[in-house]
Amino acid sequence: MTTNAPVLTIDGPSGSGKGTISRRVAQRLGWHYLDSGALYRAVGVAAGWADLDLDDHGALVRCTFDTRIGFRDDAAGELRVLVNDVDATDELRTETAGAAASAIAAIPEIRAALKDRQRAFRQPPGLVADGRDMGTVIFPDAPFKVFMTASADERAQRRYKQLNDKGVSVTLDGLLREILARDARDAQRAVAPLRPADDAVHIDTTGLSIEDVVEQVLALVPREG
Ligand SMILES: Nc1ncnc2c1ncn2[C@@H]1O[C@H](COP(=O)(O)OP(=O)(O)OP(=O)(O)O)[C@@H](O)[C@H]1O
Ligand SMILES: Nc1ccn([C@H]2C[C@H](O)[C@@H](COP(=O)(O)O)O2)c(=O)n1
Repeated sequence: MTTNAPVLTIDGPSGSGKGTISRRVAQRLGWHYLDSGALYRAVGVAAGWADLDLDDHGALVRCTFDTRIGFRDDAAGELRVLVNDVDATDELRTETAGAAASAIAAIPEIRAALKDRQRAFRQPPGLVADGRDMGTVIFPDAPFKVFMTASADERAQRRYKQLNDKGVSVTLDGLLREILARDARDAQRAVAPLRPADDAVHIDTTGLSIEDVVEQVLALVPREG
């Protein structure tokens, strides 16, 4: 059952920082958090485990209905994602899983199948939801909406640092190409393309620290006391 609990939506392209900012803002507000991209990534990973062809839309739609997706915080406060009860968090965060998710996310029946699962996260005292269509399609009545961007170069550099820190070997050029390809696919698809809601506040995070962005977003949500 969904409620009228307040929702803060944060949409934007890959690497703009929406996941990092959303998690911190949700913690500060004491609200729930929805990482909607993780749902698409989870379906992509489950499809990979089942050896499904990304062109076989019927099989992918069945896989979406059959895949159990769960979220939990670990002892360090990091969000872990369970796919069919297996912790698939690390596999989910790879560029391969991101690209598969982006391809799968263009299939209208899959977007429809995930709608109610996303809306079920709207629970008191509130929800911070990040993705591509949170403010336009999933929670169009959300009282607080942000469209978060950063230059493609900065997004590639952030991803480069993130992957390097994890010991993953990548090139900056390769990451920039992947980011631009994913931007184009997410923004050009026919259903629920990446675009700002008309009533979204735009925040360009290029050159801003994470703390600065968190404060800018928190300033949009009036709080008691
Ligand atoms: N304002 C910022 N300044 C510097 N680094 C940032 C900033 N915001 C996020 N980052 C870093 O950039 C990387 C990517 O951020 P994050 O994963 O939150 O982006 P995202 O928009 O959710 O990407 P995706 O859609 O691919 O999941 C992380 O390493 C994060 O720590
Ligand atoms: N609301 C959403 C969330 C995600 N997607 C698609 C498009 C992305 O490229 C891919 C992975 O998302 P990420 O984890 O990078 O936020 O999933 C979407 O279409 N709609």
